[in-house]
Amino acid sequence: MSQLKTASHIDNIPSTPGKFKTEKSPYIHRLRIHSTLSKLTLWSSFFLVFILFFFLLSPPNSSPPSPSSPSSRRALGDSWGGPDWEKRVSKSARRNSASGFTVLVTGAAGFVGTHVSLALKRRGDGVLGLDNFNHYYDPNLKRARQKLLDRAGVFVVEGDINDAALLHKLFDVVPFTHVMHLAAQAGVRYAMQNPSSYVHSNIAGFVNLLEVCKSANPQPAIVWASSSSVYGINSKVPFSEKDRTDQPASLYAATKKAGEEIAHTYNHIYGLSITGLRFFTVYGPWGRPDMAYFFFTKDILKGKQITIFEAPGLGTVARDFTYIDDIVKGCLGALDTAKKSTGSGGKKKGSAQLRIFNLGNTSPVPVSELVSILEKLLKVKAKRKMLPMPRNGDVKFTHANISLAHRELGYRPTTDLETGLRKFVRWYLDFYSGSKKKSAW
Ligand SMILES: O=C(O)[C@H]1O[C@H](OP(=O)(O)OP(=O)(O)OC[C@H]2O[C@@H](n3ccc(=O)[nH]c3=O)[C@H](O)[C@@H]2O)[C@H](O)[C@@H](O)[C@H]1O
Repeated sequence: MSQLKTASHIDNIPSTPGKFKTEKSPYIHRLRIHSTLSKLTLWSSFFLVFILFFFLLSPPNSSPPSPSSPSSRRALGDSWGGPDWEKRVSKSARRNSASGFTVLVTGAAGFVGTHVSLALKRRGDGVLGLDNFNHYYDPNLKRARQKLLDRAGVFVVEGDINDAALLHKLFDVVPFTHVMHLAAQAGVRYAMQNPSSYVHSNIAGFVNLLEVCKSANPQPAIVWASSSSVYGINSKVPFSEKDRTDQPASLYAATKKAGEEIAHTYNHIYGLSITGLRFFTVYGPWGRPDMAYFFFTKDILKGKQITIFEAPGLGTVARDFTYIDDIVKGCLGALDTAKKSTGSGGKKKGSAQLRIFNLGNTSPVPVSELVSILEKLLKVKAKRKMLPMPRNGDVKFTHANISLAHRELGYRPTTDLETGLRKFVRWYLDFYSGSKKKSAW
């Protein structure tokens, strides 16, 4: 009812055009035509000015920038691309002799990455670094390592292993013979705070890298960093590559174990030659500030209390601490003995090499003894607090059987913990002695 009423009310409004028909003279008709034309012109002009106004205000290309051009990538915040950048990439990757390698080192501004890159460059291989310079620990230390690499002629490209466009570009510019993949989210205990960073770097990033390597022509041979943590709560000592690795104690360990399985897949399907190295608690100059030997040094010097973990029943917690120079020798041994990948154009042409090695020191040392060595070297008594080992990813001990690495890679560690820590302490005191450096720390 009310709807009908409303409709009749509207019908009575007299000004609605076309409702009332009047007699029209030709003059009036011409006048009307004229006035309609004027209105039309006026509105068209308004419309054109309106369009012109918006055209002038809008940017030349309002579609999302394509990540393939250097300028648009720079607009997106990326710092790579362009002729100068490509020249730096090529120069850094140039090898000294025809028999030398051309190696892409991921995580080059990291602890192991820096040492391996320097060693490769020193012997005449072409080396290009890649690092995302994340803030997991003091980025100033990573920048200092980058300066060191720069002085040695190693250019570190700033970018992430998850950036497929960047990786493809690097392989377009340089036909890498080898990839030394050391970029990872490290740290056993931090996995409880930031689990997704482990999935992002150690799984998604690794897969992304392998995808690019698989389609590269020629395919590179890959050597990458797994971890002693894959042995998890394994109680059989020393840890052999044949032992079970299906009981990880941390998400970090689980992602490294996943990496080993992923490596198998890419070897099996695409013929990529892949070697995994299980590092055992690597320490030394330019080390990682998140590791116990490093922050114990810092805290002992500051007079701060340090916490030493004990296993259940007052048991000793021990690590097979391995000095960085020994690890570097193992990495170079793995690169030197790596066979070529067998695929091309993303297709496997024959079976390819797949290896896994322990790189440890074969002499576990209790953490309390590590602290005693540091006290002696620093000439400062530590304020020790013993605490039961929290259930946050730690394992009670690690101990490497290295006979396989010895046989296949010629790996033979030669640095005992005291000798290695002496070198670390010397570097530490020197690096953090300047007042500027101290404030950055
Ligand atoms: O081999 C690896 O694959 C891993 O090695 C390293 O892990 P971890 O062996 O756990 O080294 P790290 O943290 O230095 O603790 C050393 C010892 O100090 C004990 N520890 C630690 C902290 C503390 O406050 N107190 C303490 O007693 C602690 O219980 C432990 O016994 C790398 O960080 C990791 O990224 C991975 O590479």
